[in-house]
Amino acid sequence: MSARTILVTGGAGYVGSHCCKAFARAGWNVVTLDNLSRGHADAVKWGPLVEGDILDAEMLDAVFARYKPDVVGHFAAFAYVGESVQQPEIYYHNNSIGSFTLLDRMRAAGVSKLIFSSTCATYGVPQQLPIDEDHRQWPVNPYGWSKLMVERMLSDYAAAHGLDSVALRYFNAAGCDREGEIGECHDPETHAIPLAIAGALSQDRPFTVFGTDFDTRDGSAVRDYIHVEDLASAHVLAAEWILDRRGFNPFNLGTGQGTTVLEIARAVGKICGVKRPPQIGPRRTGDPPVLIADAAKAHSELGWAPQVSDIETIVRTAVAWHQKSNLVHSG
Ligand SMILES: NC(=O)c1ccc[n+]([C@@H]2O[C@H](COP(=O)([O-])OP(=O)(O)OC[C@H]3O[C@@H](n4cnc5c(N)ncnc54)[C@H](O)[C@@H]3O)[C@@H](O)[C@H]2O)c1
Ligand SMILES: O=c1ccn([C@@H]2O[C@H](COP(=O)(O)OP(=O)(O)O[C@H]3O[C@H](CO)[C@H](O)[C@H](O)[C@H]3O)[C@@H](O)[C@H]2O)c(=O)[nH]1
Repeated sequence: MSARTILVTGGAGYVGSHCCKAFARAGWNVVTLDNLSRGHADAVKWGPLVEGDILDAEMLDAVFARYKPDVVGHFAAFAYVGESVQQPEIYYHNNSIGSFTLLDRMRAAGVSKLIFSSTCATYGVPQQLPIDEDHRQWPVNPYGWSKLMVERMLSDYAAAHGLDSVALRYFNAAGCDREGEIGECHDPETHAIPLAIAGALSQDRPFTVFGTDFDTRDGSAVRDYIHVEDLASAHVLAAEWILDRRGFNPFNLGTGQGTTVLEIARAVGKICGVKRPPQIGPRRTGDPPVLIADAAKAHSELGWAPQVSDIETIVRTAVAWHQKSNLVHSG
C-alpha cells in the first residue's frame, strides 16, 4: 500500500511541527499549510511547506487538488487566552471562520477525515475532577468558545455530510523534541514552563507565580502537563484510527497527574542548577485552580499512553531547546 498523506494546517507552529515529525517517522507523507503568522518556516522539515491561509478558499482548492490528502490535521489557530479576551474578533475570524472555510473546501474536494486540535479550555471551570469527555463544555474566554464552535461544526458535519473527525482536547502542551530539532517558539511567550526557564537562566526576566492562594497542596495552580511528543503520538494513532471509523470523536489528552506552578519552578531550578526563587504575584484573571484530564478514553480506544510526560523529561527537553535556540539567536 502506498504511503498515506496528511495535510497539516499550522505545521510550522509548536504542536504542529512536532506532529509533522511523528507522522513522517510513522511513514506518512506530510504537507504543511501555514501562513507563518505565528509559526516558523525553519520548523517545517518533514515535507513541503505551502505558505497560505486557511481562510483562502481558492488556495485550499488548489492544495487539495495537488496533494489529495487522506487526512487533514488541523492545528492552525490563534491560541492566546488573554489576547482572545482583548480581541475576540480575530479569534472568531481565524479559528472559527477559518475552520469553517477549511471544512467547506474539504467537502468540495471529497476529503472526509480530520483531526482537530481542541483544548481543555472548552470545558471552562471544572465541575468535577478529573475532567472526562462528558464534562460540561462552557468556556470562560473567547479562545475556548472559538474552538468549541469548531467542535460543534465537526459534530454536525459528521452527521450531515459524513465528514469524520477526531477532536483531541489537549491539556497543557509542554516540552520539546528530545532530539532537539524543533521546540516551542511563541512570541510573546505566555506559557509557564518556557517563562520559568527564561527566569532561571537570565537575571532580567524573573518568573512570577500567578497566585499562591488557591486551594491546592502548595497554594499555586495545578495543571496536567503533557509532553508534545506524547501529543504527537496520539495524533498518529488518531489518524490511523479515523481512517475506518465514522462520526465525531472527542478525546482528552493528558496524564491524569497534576503539577503545581511552584513545583514547575523547583524542577526548572534543579535542572538548570540555579537557586533563584520565583516572584509571587496575584492570580491571572480566569485561571482555574486545577485542571486534570481523565484520558481513559484515549487509552482504551486509541491505545495511547503517555511515555515521556514526567515533569523531569518535560523540563529537561524544554531547557535543552531554550539553550540551543538562544545560542542560535545570539550567535
Ligand atoms: N500549546 C498548547 O498548550 C495548546 C493547548 C491546547 C490546544 N492547543 C491548540 O493546538 C494548536 C497548535 O497550538 P500551538 O501552541 O502549536 O500554536 P502555534 O501558534 O505555535 O501554532 C499555530 C500555527 O498556526 C499557524 N496559523 C495560524 N492561523 C493560521 C491561518 N489562518 N492559516 C494558516 N496558518 C495559520 C501559525 O502561523 C502557527 O504556525 C492550536 O489550534 C491551539 O489552539 C494548543
Ligand atoms: O508566567 C506565568 C505563566 C503562567 N503561570 C501559571 O501557570 C499555569 C499554566 O499556565 P499556561 O499559560 O502555561 O497554560 P494555561 O493553563 O493557561 O493553558 C490554557 O491555555 C493554553 C493556550 O495557550 C491551552 O489552550 C490550554 O488548553 C489552556 O488550558 C497557570 O496556572 C498560570 O497562571 C504562572 O504562574 N506564571
